[in-house]
Amino acid sequence: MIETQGLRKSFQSRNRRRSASDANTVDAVRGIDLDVGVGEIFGFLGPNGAGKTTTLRMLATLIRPDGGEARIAGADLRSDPAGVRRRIGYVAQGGGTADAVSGREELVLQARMYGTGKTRAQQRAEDVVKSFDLADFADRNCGTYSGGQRRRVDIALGVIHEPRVLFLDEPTVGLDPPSRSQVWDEIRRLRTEGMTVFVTTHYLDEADALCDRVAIIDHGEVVAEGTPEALKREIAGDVVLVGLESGGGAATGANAAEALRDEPYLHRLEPQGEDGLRLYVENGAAAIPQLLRTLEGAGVVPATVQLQRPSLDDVFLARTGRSLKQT
Ligand SMILES: Nc1ncnc2c1ncn2[C@@H]1O[C@H](COP(=O)(O)OP(=O)(O)OP(=O)(O)O)[C@@H](O)[C@H]1O
Repeated sequence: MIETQGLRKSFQSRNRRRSASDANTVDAVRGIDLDVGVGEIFGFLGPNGAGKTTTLRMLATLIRPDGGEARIAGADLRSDPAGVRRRIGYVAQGGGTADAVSGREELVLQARMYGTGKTRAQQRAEDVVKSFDLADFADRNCGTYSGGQRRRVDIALGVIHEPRVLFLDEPTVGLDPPSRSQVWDEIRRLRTEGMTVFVTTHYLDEADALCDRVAIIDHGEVVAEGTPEALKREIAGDVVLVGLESGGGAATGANAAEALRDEPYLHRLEPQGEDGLRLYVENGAAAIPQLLRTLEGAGVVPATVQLQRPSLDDVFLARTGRSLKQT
């Protein structure tokens, strides 16, 4: 449904304090290959500035790629951008509702912008108000909505013309947990209706729970792609988080790391701030008693020890050497 080969985009950013010729090139997207199937929820994950929005804006025909190819729902991005626009919905990070207009008015207006006649546009707005459960507030001005209500109207606007593919840029950013889960329920419902949803997010736990497949992007390149399960399986074994007494500072962390470094069960060790260590081990249950003995021998008493299954953040860390949570 979405296929890209070598998609790329650079920006010239000019330093205002210097001369006009003193421009820097930012390679925002450096050759991205994607293949998203019909009816998938595809998650596009990555830290700030990784190139997610730029990719999305290229696919939504809002900016022209510098190179590469893409086909969306059978339409070619370069030769048939109008065909792409007809087949897709796009919901930008900030949404597009105006304060002084009701959600229903926005929906009718949006349907009319796609060339739908007045009566049909009103009917379509009513259908969407029902399916997205917006009736309680659809006739009030958008300026009075909660963040979650506004987001649901934004997504409803994105699907008013019944697109085959929906692009959502960080749809749950800034929402409280109940509103987030409501937005994700809407996205799941769209999938059951056969829509393909391409969604960018920072929230790894959400992506893990809800996306059929994810691509992790860093510095404009895809560094990992697959189902969340398959990606996590690549990280063999368990993760043990060791919290050290706060106040012990870097010295304690360094002592603990030094003591554990050569333990035979340890695959990898990452410091977590000054007061913690993240250990990748073969078998967590077997490793914990051994590592406690080793730490005791080095005079380090852990404040907490937790056993975890690998997360998508561990996948990111393994591919890039950085934690997505710390970027
Ligand atoms: N119009 C522009 N001019 C110059 N640089 C740009 C422009 N748009 C984006 N960039 C740069 O391109 C890179 C990728 O930006 P992009 O917005 O795609 O990242 P992102 O992954 O969506 O980040 P975020 O999660 O913060 O939204 C960043 O370094 C950004 O500063």
